[in-house]
Amino acid sequence: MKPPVRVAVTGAAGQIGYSLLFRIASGAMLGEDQPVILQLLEITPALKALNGVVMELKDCAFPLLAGVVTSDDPKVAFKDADYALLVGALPRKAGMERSDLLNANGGIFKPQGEALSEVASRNVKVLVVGNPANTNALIALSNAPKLKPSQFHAMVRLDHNRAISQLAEKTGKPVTAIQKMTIWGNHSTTQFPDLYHATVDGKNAYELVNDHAWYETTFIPTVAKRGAAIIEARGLSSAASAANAAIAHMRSWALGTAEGDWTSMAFPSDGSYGVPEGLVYGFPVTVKNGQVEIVKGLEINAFSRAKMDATAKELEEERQAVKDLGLVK
Ligand SMILES: NC(=O)C1=CN([C@@H]2O[C@H](COP(=O)(O)OP(=O)(O)OC[C@H]3O[C@@H](n4cnc5c(N)ncnc54)[C@H](O)[C@@H]3O)[C@@H](O)[C@H]2O)C=CC1
Ligand SMILES: O=C([O-])CC(=O)C(=O)O
Repeated sequence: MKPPVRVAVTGAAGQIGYSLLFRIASGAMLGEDQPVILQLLEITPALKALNGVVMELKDCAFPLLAGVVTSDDPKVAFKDADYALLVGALPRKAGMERSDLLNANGGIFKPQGEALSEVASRNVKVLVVGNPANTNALIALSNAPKLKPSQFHAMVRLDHNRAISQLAEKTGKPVTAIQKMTIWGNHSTTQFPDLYHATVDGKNAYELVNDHAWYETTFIPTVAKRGAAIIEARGLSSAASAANAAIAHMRSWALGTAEGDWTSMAFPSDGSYGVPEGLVYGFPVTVKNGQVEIVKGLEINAFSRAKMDATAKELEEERQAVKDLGLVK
């Protein structure tokens, strides 16, 4: 057996937490040979509910669960953490955009960035799920001077999986036939799900579908507005699919992407593809031995360029808004 690793999860008594913790403890995230110690953060009034979740975790008798810590103090929950999933934040309600949550949620990520910087493992991998995820990740990394900005990711994997599922339905193929999907930019309605480089059974997806109107007016908005459609239908924002995407993101980061395929992750831009440096932006990536590399050399046509610039512009506006709030210098 490998020695256990420490996995911190914030908002652990929330909706996503309830779908997430049991799968982490079962080995779905880091592999079935990797014991984990869960370090769970909640606000003080939610500690009682969190205790109930911990009772249920224990009742599963997971062989890989090597310990559970609960706290309302980020310095306790993040101590020596190898992985941190920052989920704890308000979800939006019907009629809101995710960026409307910046005022309420932005303030959570400054002290959490500071605490990670002080007490987490120097190699910690941080995934921000709480919305607006990209800009919350920017806040966290901007307040973590002792960690590298590249250690902070935001989640666009749910959008990535939604795009795969929609394309599979359209083409009548199984999801396993689809590779090289990309979500560029923000986890918001300006995101750009890119079919120009995706493949279905090895064939170019855009050419196979051969219907630009469907791509532009059905596929892109369906993927980009799926979160709102779920809130409308369920009365609550997506939780099980969000937890599943967080598991998949971390698994790819820890264990690598499949040969010949890539995935989508958002992290601080290095200027690739003309994306302004420092914006936490979704890119196509491969991962090998924990090293995340942006897929290089993809041809970007005028349609894609306009979409990629629009989502970057929105992220620049969000960056300015959190500068104005004093959360980022
Ligand atoms: N990036 C993505 O693709 C997705 C992101 N989300 C976002 O994830 C977040 C969580 O969603 P749900 O679990 O449905 O919400 P929820 O309201 O069910 O749970 C959030 C939990 O966070 C806790 N919390 C609040 N402030 C905290 C703090 N400072 N430290 C620790 N815990 C804190 C709350 O007490 C609550 O238990 C929301 O912001 C939601 O919009 C949801 C779906 C997908
Ligand atoms: O839409 C929301 O507010 C929750 C979320 O991020 C998603 O489901 O993609």
